[in-house]
Parts: sequence; structure tokens; C-alpha cells
Amino acid sequence: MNDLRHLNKYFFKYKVRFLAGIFITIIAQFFTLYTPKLVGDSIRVLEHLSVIDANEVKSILLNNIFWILVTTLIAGFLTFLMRQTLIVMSRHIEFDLKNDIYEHYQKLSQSFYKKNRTGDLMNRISEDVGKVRQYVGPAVMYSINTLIRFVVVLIQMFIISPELTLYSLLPLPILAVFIFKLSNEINIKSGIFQQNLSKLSTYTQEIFSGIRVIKAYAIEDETQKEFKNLATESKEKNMSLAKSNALIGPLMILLIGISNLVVIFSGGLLYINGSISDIGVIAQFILYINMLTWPVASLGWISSMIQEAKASQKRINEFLNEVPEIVNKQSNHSVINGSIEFSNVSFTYEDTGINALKNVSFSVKKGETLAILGNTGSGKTTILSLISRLYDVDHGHIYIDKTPIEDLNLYDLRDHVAIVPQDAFLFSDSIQNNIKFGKIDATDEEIIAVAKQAAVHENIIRFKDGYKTVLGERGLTLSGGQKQRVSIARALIKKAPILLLDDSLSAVDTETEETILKNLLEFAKDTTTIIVTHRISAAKNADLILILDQGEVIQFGTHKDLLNKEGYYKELHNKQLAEKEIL
Ligand SMILES: Nc1ncnc2c1ncn2[C@@H]1O[C@H](COP(=O)(O)OP(=O)(O)OP(=O)(O)O)[C@@H](O)[C@H]1O
Repeated sequence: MNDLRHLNKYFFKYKVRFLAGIFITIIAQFFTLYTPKLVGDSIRVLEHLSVIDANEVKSILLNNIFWILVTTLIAGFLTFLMRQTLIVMSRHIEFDLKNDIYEHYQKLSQSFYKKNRTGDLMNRISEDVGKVRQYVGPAVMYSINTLIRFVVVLIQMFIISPELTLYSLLPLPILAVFIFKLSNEINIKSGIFQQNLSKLSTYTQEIFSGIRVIKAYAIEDETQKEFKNLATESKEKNMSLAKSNALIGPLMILLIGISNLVVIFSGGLLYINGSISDIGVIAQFILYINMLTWPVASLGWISSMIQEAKASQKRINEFLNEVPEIVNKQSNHSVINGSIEFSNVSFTYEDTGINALKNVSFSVKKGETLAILGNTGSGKTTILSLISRLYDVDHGHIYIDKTPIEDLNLYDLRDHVAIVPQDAFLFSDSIQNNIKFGKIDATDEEIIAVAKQAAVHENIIRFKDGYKTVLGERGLTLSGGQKQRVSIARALIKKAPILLLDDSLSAVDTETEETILKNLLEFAKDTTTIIVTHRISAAKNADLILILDQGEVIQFGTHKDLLNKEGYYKELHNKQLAEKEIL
């Protein structure tokens, strides 16, 4: 039960609904008790037909029918209210839990997302929360209902005839054991079926995402075969589950029949030997036993719901207990102007053990532009990630405006850094909303202005729906270069004092690249800009240029300085110049 303890705070939050639900359930049970009593009374009256006037009997029966109707209607209405309170409470808890998990996910660091698969994250926030809701809703409701019904009905039965009560209850434990065993089996089979289903859907999702590759390599038949295998496996598991499920109904009917027989047989014997006064009691007991059969049968079902919820909550807790590696230590707001200094910074990625930066030192003043060049894997992106504090450094220090980066308010820092990542990710939304992502309340004029600075405006207005063009799965697919430029516009609209471009111009031609860089100089001249690039053309106008090799700074200076020195920059410059001349 330990894992489910996490949910107690939600029960406490909705205590009024919870207590009201319990109260209504108790009242509803009292009303359901009336029907067997009235049926018993009616049979009792019929038994004495010879001594009571026929008209009187008729009026008593009509009166009983009337009250059976009234009490049944009230019990039905109260049952509806019980669902309205307890099941609605469970929906509220489900909503809160999903929001809490989502909020926690957002706080977790990059390394957490690297360790865990997206499918798993999604499963825990949807499937697992769904299973937990079964516990806070139906399982709790039926447990309360079963408990109260048992107490109320058993007391009533004992008052009427303790002896008949004992006989009548005999088959119930057998019923409970059978149903419990069957439920367990169903539970295990349903788990296996779910696993299989998720394998099948993961496979299908992957195939459809990579449909272009599948078609290009003409491997449709192979993927079809694999799909068929997985689907067959899934069908077999489902068949086996259906067989077990099909046993529940007949088993219930059999056991209810046996219970009724036991009541009639033992009740008849007790009536003959005079232990019970009238036949009405037997009819009353048959109804009581039927009232108890379903709660007993549901015990197995409730227990499997609780087991599943426990397993799901355990998985949810695993993520909720993850402590974010990057924490905000500054509650006061931080003002960020934009000067950046790296002092002997070293950084190793924990999971791969790759020592991405070694003793890196450099500084950039507010409003300056720094270009970082270097072979792939030399640590360029890592520098940008450290400035956004996606990771904390192992050794050395990063200062922003002379303040150690860890002492700045994390949210202010990230709010003041606009980053254009290497793989420009755009949401399946309109171009306008994708740009607005950088500033939610941006006006149309602002959006157009940044699109012009990112040299993408002309492309956008040529689309039929212009800025309202929807991108992504159900919309238009932008070219690599267009994507990069929309993503630059999104960063520019933020008007942050620090702008980080991670190889963000790689898919645009050098002419467009030049236009964008010129615009940056003009419109973002107070912005500290770091441009990671592989091209001399993008670096040559920067105030400073830094060359990295296997995590170490091998050159640092201005374009002019570096051209005058033998080394990586001069070599790359001459190579790219030669290539341009050939073209
Ligand atoms: N998230 C990560 N987890 C583990 N290792 C990583 C991670 N990101 C990068 N690395 C490793 O760290 C090293 C530096 O990577 P980084 O992305 O900073 O290089 P880069 O210079 O930006 O490369 P490129 O020019 O190809 O983008 C590489 O060896 C890379 O494999």
C-alpha cells in the first residue's frame, strides 16, 4: 500500500466530496434494505390469506408495492449521487495528478530525458494515471459500498435468524476464492496483453514516422511481415484473456444458484422444525444473499484494481522522486545584461563519460559577437548548453555579468537567453504561432519584422495562407533552410540580451546567411551573440573567434589575428576560399 500513500493528500484535498460520498453510500444501503423486507412482509401476508380479509391483503400488497417503488427510486437516486461524488472526485484527482506529473517533468534536467524514452514518459502520465484513477474512483467506491452493504445486511440477517444466516453465508467464501483466483489470472493475462499492445503500437508508430525510408528502400513486405507477427501474437494473448473473462459470468450464475438453493433448502428445514416462523423470511434471505453476491464477486476485481494501481503509482513515484539536477538557488530576480566569461571550465557528460570540455576559458563583452568553430564533436554545442544552464560545470566557473551562473535566478537566466538549436524544431501549429512562441503577446507587426530580419518573410508570404500556414504532420513541410530561419525569427522576437545560434545557418546559402548576419548586426547590436558554425563566412565578421579541438581551445582572437597565424582557422579559411573560387 506504501506507494499508494502518495494519493492521500488528494483524498484530503477533496475530503468534503469524499466524506459526502461515504455518507450517501450508507444512506443508500439503508434504502436498498427495504425491498427484501417489504417482499418478505408481502409473502407473510399471503401466507395468512385464510385469516385476513382479501381486500385488506390487496391493500397491504398495493401499499408494499408502492413503498418498494419509492425506496428503490430513492436508493437509485442516492447511488447516482454516490457516483457523482466519488467518481467525480476521482476525475479531479486524475486531473491534479496529471498536472503534478507534468509540472515535475518540466523541472527535470536534460539527462533525465536522455535516460528515459518518450513513450515511457507518456505512458506514465496517461496509462498509469488511468490505472491509479481506477483505485481512487471505482475501487474506493466499491470497497466502501461492499463494506457498508455487508455490515448493514448481515446485521439485519442476524436479527431475523442467526441460524439461517450462517447456512446462507456458507457458499460465499467459495465464491470469493474462485473469483479471486480468476481475477488474478485475468490480471496477469491483461498485463501481458497490454505489453504486447504497446509493442505493436510502438512498432507501428516507428514505421509511419519512417515511412519515407521504408518506401525508398522498398521494404514494405518485410515490415508487413513483422507487423503480422506482432499482431498475431497480440491476437493470441487477447484470445486467452477473453476465455478467462468469459468464465466470470457463468461462474457467478452458478454460485448465485447454489446460494439460492442453500437458502431454500436450509430455510425449508428450519421452517419445518419451527426455527423460523414464516416463509417470508426465506424470500427475504434469498434477496439478501443476492444483494451480497455481487459485492463478494467484486472483491477480486477490486483487489486487482488496487494491485494494478499500486504498480502504476510505483512507476509514477519513480519519476516524481527524481530530483532535478539543475536547481534554482536564487529566489530574487536577476538582471542580465549579457557579458559572458568562461574560466577554466571542464565538463564531462555523466552518461557517456565523454570529457566534452577541458579547461576552456574565454570572455565576451555585452553586445559582442563570438563565433565558435571546430570539428564535429569538439564541444561547441556543449558551450551553448552550459550558458543556458542545461548542465552544471564540473570544474571552473561561468560568469554572466561577473556573477557565477549558479547564483543567478535560473528562470531569469533562461528567459534572457534565446537559443536556436541545431535541429530546428517547430511545433505542428501555424508559422505565426511558432514565431510567437518566443513572445506570447507579440503583435503581427513584430512577427513580420523578425521574419524579415531572419530573411524568411518573402518565403512565408508566398504560401497560400501566409503566416497562418500550418506546419507539421497535417500541414506544410518547410525546407531545412526555411525551418532554420523560422526558428531564428522565434529567437529574435524574444529580444533577449544573449542570443545563441547553434549551427543555425548551415542549411541556408551563403548569400542569405550574409543577409541574416547583417540584420543581426543592425537589429541586435546590443545583444551578445554566439554563433556556432563550420563556415568562415559566418565567422569572419564576429568580434572574436574561438576554435575548439576535442574540448580544448586551440585558437582565440579576431579574424585578422587568426589569419596571421598558422593553424586551424587559416587552413579552413584557405580551403573554403579555394572551394568558393572553384564554384
Ligand atoms: N547529451 C549528451 N550526452 C552525452 N554525450 C554527449 C551529449 N551531447 C554531446 N555529447 C558528446 O560530447 C562531445 C561534444 O559534443 P558537442 O555536441 O558539444 O560537439 P559539437 O562540437 O557541437 O559537434 P557538432 O559540430 O557535430 O554539432 C561529443 O563527443 C558528443 O558525443
